Amino acid sequence: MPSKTTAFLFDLNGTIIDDMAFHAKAWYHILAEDLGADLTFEEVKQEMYGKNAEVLVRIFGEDHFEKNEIEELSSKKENYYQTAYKPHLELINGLQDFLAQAAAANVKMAIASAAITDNIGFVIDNLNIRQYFDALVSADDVSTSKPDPETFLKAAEKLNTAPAACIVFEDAPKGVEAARNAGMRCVVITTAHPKEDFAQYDNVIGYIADYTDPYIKNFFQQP
Ligand SMILES: O=P(O)(O)OC[C@H]1O[C@@H](O)[C@H](O)[C@@H](O)[C@@H]1O
Repeated sequence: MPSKTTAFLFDLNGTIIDDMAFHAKAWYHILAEDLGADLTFEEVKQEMYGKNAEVLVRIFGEDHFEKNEIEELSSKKENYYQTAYKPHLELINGLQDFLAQAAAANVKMAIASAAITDNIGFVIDNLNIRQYFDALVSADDVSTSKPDPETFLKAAEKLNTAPAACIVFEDAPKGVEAARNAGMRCVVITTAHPKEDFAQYDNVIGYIADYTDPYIKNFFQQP
């Protein structure tokens, strides 16, 4: 285990489940097809980080929507996403064993995500992994989402663990940036972005394709 590690903070989308393509399709449906934003599919992929309200404000500007319209658009997007992704819902390879090993080693664990609370429940209850997590932090618990450090700092606080003792698992550059802003090391899972997209971040301690990777399996080997 990397030195002084006592907690793992998991991002959700792209890190617990390989679902970022489904978020991209749901966002493209809302932004370009329903709302007529002049964005390509690739541009939508670049913009879809942070909370749903932050995505909408980034694209349409501060005063474009009323608060209730933002909430409606956000639930419409999650409805598209959950309906399309549900038949494919599965943990990333090796994660079930990794969570069990971490729990047996007394590593505290949290989910720290830009997703709404309902999406976190959709994943961890359908996949029966809620019992592994001592804390959950969603979009609904923070005022500003990733790349702001609030999501990860709140998760560390809930686990009563110092940022330097946390390892974040992330798949998105903006998530790695949030971890860096929180003073945390990061393992990158390359489900949605290649290694090159993280070159600028000095808090990355390793890259994995999934949770069978020897790099993290070795975390639990005795020295
Ligand atoms: O922080 P996480 O778990 O990767 O979640 C990120 C995604 O969460 C989704 O709910 C948002 O709609 C996406 O725009 C965002 O990219």
